[in-house]
Amino acid sequence: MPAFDTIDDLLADSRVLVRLDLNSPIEDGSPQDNRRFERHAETVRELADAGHRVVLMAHQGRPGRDDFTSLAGHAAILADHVDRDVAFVADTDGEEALEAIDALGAGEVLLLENTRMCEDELPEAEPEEKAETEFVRTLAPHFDAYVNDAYSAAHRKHASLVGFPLVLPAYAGRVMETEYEANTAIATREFDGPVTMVVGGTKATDVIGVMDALDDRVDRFLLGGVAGELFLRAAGHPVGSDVGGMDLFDEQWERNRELIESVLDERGDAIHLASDLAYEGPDGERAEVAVDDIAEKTEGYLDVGSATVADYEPLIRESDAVFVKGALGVFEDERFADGTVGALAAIAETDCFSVVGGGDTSRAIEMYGLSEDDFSHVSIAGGAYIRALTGEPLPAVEVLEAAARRAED
Ligand SMILES: Nc1ncnc2c1ncn2[C@@H]1O[C@H](COP(=O)(O)OP(=O)(O)OP(=O)(O)O)[C@@H](O)[C@H]1O
Ligand SMILES: O=C(O)[C@H](O)COP(=O)(O)O
Repeated sequence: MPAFDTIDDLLADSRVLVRLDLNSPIEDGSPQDNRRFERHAETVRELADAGHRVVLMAHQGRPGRDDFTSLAGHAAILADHVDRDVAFVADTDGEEALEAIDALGAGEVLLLENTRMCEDELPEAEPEEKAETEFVRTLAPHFDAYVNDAYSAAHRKHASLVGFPLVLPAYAGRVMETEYEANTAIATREFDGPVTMVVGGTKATDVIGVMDALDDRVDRFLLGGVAGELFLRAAGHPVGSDVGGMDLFDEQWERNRELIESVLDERGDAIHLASDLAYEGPDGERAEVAVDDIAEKTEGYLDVGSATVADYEPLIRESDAVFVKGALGVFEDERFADGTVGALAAIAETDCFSVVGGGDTSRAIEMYGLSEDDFSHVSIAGGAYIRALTGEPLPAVEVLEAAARRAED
C-alpha cells in the first residue's frame, strides 16, 4: 500500500493546487489529445464535483525545444474531457495568475500557464531548495492543499512536483494512485504462475537496465525491437548494428555490451530471442528471414517474424502476469505490426494481471482495435514507469509520503 494520503483525505471546500502531466505530442503548434487528458480529467472532475476550488499546473516540452508551448490549447482539450469549463490564464505565478486564482469560485477549474515558463521550475534540485523558490513561496499561501496527479513526471525534482508538498498538506490524485499501484506490482505483488515481460522499443538502454534490475522477479523475457536485436548480436548473430543511415544500434551496443553479455550469461534460460525477423522486401512487402539464415546484416529489421510470434503467444497465455515495455516492431506501419499486436492480443485474451507501459507502445492498443479494458493497466508514464520497474525511488512520491508522515505526527 502506498504511504501517501489521497484526495479522499482532503478537507471540504479546499482551495487545491493540482499538478497534472499534460505533456503531449505537438503537431503544427497544437497539442494532440491523448490518454493523459482523459485520465487526469477523472481527478479534476472529482475535485470540482466535491466543490473544491481547483487550480491546475502542468508542463509542456522544455525551453529550447519545438514542443515548448503555452497550455492554452491544453485547457480546451481538458475541458472536453472534464465536461465543464476549464479557464486558462497565461501566467504561472504573477499578478494575473494570483488574481484569477483568488477569483475562483467553488467547483471552478483554472489552468495556469506552462510551469516550465517560470524560471524556478527547472532545473532539478532537492525538495528543500525547491520549496524555497519564489514560485512556491508566492503561490502556496493562496491554497489549503496540494494534490499531485502527475505520476508520469514524478521522477523529476522540479518545483511544482517536489517543492509544494513541503509547505502545503499534500495528497495523491487518482492517476497517481492507480499508476503507483500497477507499476510497482512487479516488485510488490506475489503471482502464482509465471511472470513474463515483453521487452522491445527503441530505448534499449532503458529496458536492458530494467531486465538487469528485475532479474529475480521475472521468469521470462520475450524480446523484440532494438533490444532484441542487440541480444541476438550478443548471442553471435550478425544483427543489431546500424545499416544505411540508422543510428539505433551501435551506440546502444557500445554502452550496454557488457551488461547484455552478463544478463545473457546469467539469465539465458529466461531470455527468449526472436527466431526470425521481418524486413521490407524488394517490392515494399513484408519479408521474413530465419535468424539462423542471416549471414550478414544488410537489412534494417522492423519486426519479429511469424515463427517468433507463434513462440511467444503460448508463453504469454500461460502467464499469471505480463508487463510490457516497448513494441516488438515498428507497429505504426501495418506491415510490421504483427509482433506487437500478436503479443498485445494474446495478453488481452488472457486472464492475467497485465501492465502496458510506454506512450508509444500503448498507442498500438487503439490503433489495432484492442480494448484498454482487456488490460489491468495501461500506463501513461514513460521514464517514471522505467524507474518504478527498476525499483528506483520517485522523488515526487517520496515527498508525498513524507507529507503524510508529517500530517500524522
Ligand atoms: N526493430 C525496430 N526498429 C526501429 N524501431 C522499432 C523497432 N521495433 C520497435 N520500434 C519502435 O519502438 C517504438 C516504441 O518504443 P519506445 O522505446 O519509444 O518505447 P515506449 O515505451 O513505447 O515509449 P516511451 O518510453 O517513449 O513512452 C515504436 O514507435 C516502434 O516503431
Ligand atoms: O512526458 C513525460 O514523460 C513527462 O512529462 C516528463 O517529461 P520530461 O522528460 O520533459 O521531464
